[in-house]
Amino acid sequence: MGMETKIRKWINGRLLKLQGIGISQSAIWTSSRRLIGLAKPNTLIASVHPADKLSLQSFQSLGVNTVVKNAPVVQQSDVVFVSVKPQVVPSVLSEIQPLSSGKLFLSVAMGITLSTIESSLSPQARVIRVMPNLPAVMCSGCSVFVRGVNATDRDAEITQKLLQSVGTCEPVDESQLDVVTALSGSGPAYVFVMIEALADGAVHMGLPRDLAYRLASQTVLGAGHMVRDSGMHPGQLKDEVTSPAGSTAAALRQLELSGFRAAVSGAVEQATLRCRQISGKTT
Ligand SMILES: NC(=O)C1=CN([C@@H]2O[C@H](COP(=O)(O)OP(=O)(O)OC[C@H]3O[C@@H](n4cnc5c(N)ncnc54)[C@H](OP(=O)(O)O)[C@@H]3O)[C@@H](O)[C@H]2O)C=CC1
Ligand SMILES: O=C(O)[C@@H]1CCC=N1
Repeated sequence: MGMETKIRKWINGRLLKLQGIGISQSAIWTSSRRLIGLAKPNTLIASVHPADKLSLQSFQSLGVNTVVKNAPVVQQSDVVFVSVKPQVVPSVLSEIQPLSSGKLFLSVAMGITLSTIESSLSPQARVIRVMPNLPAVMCSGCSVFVRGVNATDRDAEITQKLLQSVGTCEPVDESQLDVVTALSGSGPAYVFVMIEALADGAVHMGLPRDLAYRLASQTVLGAGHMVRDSGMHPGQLKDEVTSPAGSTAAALRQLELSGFRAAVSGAVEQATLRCRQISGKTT
């Protein structure tokens, strides 16, 4: 029996009702690739606003049950994804609090702390905070998780298996979660802007746009792959591309003059501060 089959059997035996609340568009795709790979579609249920026709269609095409209220999702579930916006989390938690005893809640909400979630649910609820990212859609995500006070080893194992089926997943301390959110949670957006800017530059210099996007995206993929797997420092890899008096050196000088490094690291700082603001923390 292969590892994947083992994992499916393991999860199917225990997660017969793996379900979510307010699952967003990104989570729909996630469901199609990972959750449905690990549990039967008809054991999943999602709360979806009736006006959200796209989500409804996506869930239905996958064979996932949909309802318009959150209560039935929690009532019928062992594991509940809380994937509404942080500003909506308090009202959703107070709505489902009476139904939350004995359930495992996986919250992906940015900046909403374990203590806030735990104090808003039954003392018998188990909570894990997760920070995934959008490339989970393509099974190339990276996620981290933090266990709440009641979460068991088995809960952590379930969380890790779910998230690892669409990328990487590792435990972190809650004190690191705002920075992780700013780095890998939001990071795909920074990279998308970079890809768009690379392609815009190439189009400006005469390349067709479709070719420019293909080359820009593959360049980012390849460079990421090298940093992850070569064991070399990114600065060393940069030096390998940069021929004396060549074109890369001219480009890098322009990036430094434009404050590229400061802009990117400042983006991570600002995103972290926004997470802290949502958490109500000052540091
Ligand atoms: N987008 C990303 O890449 C990532 C997002 N996250 C986290 O995921 C969460 C969702 O983000 P995102 O998908 O971008 O946001 P969206 O606004 O796209 O999704 C939130 C969903 O919740 C629904 N919703 C709103 N109110 C309620 C309610 N009371 N009960 C049930 N469902 C409700 C919304 O429906 P409607 O639109 O009809 O109001 C919408 O479908 C956030 O907490 C965010 O921090 C974490 C990591 C990455
Ligand atoms: O922008 C946000 O608030 C969320 C958190 C991480 C990615 N998106």
